[in-house]
Amino acid sequence: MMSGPTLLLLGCGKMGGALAKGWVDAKHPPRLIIIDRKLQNAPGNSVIYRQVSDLPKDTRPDFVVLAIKPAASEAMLRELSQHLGSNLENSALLSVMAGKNCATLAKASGRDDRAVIRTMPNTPASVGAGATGIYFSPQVTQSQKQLATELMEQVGDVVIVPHEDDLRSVIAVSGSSPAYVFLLAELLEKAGTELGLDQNASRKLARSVIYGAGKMLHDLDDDASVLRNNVTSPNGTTAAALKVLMTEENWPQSVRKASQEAVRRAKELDD
Ligand SMILES: NC(=O)C1=CN([C@@H]2O[C@H](COP(=O)(O)OP(=O)(O)OC[C@H]3O[C@@H](n4cnc5c(N)ncnc54)[C@H](O)[C@@H]3O)[C@@H](O)[C@H]2O)C=CC1
Ligand SMILES: O=C(O)[C@@H]1CCC=N1
Repeated sequence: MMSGPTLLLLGCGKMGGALAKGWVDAKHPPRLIIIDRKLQNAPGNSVIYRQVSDLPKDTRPDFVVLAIKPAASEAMLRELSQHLGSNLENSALLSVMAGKNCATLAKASGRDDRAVIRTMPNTPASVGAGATGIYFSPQVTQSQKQLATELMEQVGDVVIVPHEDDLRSVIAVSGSSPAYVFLLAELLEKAGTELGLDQNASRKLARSVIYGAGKMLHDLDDDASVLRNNVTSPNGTTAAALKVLMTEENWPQSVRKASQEAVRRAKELDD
C-alpha cells in the first residue's frame, strides 16, 4: 500500500464498525478518526469523537468515509465543511451508503467538484471477507483511486463499476445479500430441529455448511453449477430437494424478485 491514508469515519455502527474492524486488523491499518455518538470502544488505535463540533479544527482527512444513514448525511457534511473549513479542501468523500448520489454529496460538502468515491461494501468486511463495488466520480485522481481501491481490498474483494447506477445492482448482488445467506442459516437450523435434530447440532451443521460451501466458492475456480452437480447424485436426495428449490416460482423467481426490490429501494434512497 502507498503511505497510509487518514480516514475520518462518520458513523461506526454495523457497516462502519465492520469496516473499522477489518481495517484495524489489516496488514496496513489506516489512521482512523471516528465520529459516532454512541460507540463505546475505539477499534485498534482509532480516536473517537461524539460529534463534528468535537473534532480538532486542524484535522485534515484524506478520505471522509460516510457510514451514517443517507438521510443524515447532507446535514453532517454541511456541518463538517463549516467546521474544518479549508482543511477539508483536498479531502475526497468515500461513501458506503446505499443512497445519495455523488453530486448530492459533493454539493453538501461545500464543493460541487469534490472527488467522491461511492462504494457498496458488505458486513463480511469485518472478517476480511467483504465484497465491495466501487464507482469513482470524474474528479477522483489516479492516486485517490489507488488508495481507495487498496483500502477496500484490505477487507475483501473489490469490483470497480463504470456507472454510478451499477452500484444499485451491487447492492442486490452483494450489499444486501449476506442477509439472505444468514436467513438460509436460520431456516436450515429450524428445518433440522423440526426433523428431530438437537438444536445445537442443527445450528452447528447449518453454519458449517455455509462456511464450507462459501470456502469452496472462494478457493476453487469451478462454476457454482459444477459444485452443485458434484453434490447431486442421480435420483438421490439432493436431486429430490433441488427439484423443489429450482422450480421457477421458488428460488429462481424469489431471488430475481428480491434483487429487483433491493434495486427499487436503492433508487428511492438515491435522491
Ligand atoms: N448494514 C449493512 O450491511 C450495510 C450498510 N450500508 C450503509 O451503511 C450506512 C450505515 O448503516 P448501518 O451501519 O447499518 O447503520 P447503523 O445505524 O448501525 O450505524 C450508523 C452509526 O452512525 C452513528 N450516527 C448516526 N448519526 C450520527 C450523528 N449525527 N453524529 C454521530 N454519530 C451518528 C450512529 O451512532 C451509528 O453507530 C447506511 O447508509 C447503509 O446504507 C452499506 C452496506 C451494507
Ligand atoms: O439495507 C440497507 O439499506 C443496507 C444497504 C445494503 C445493506 N444494508
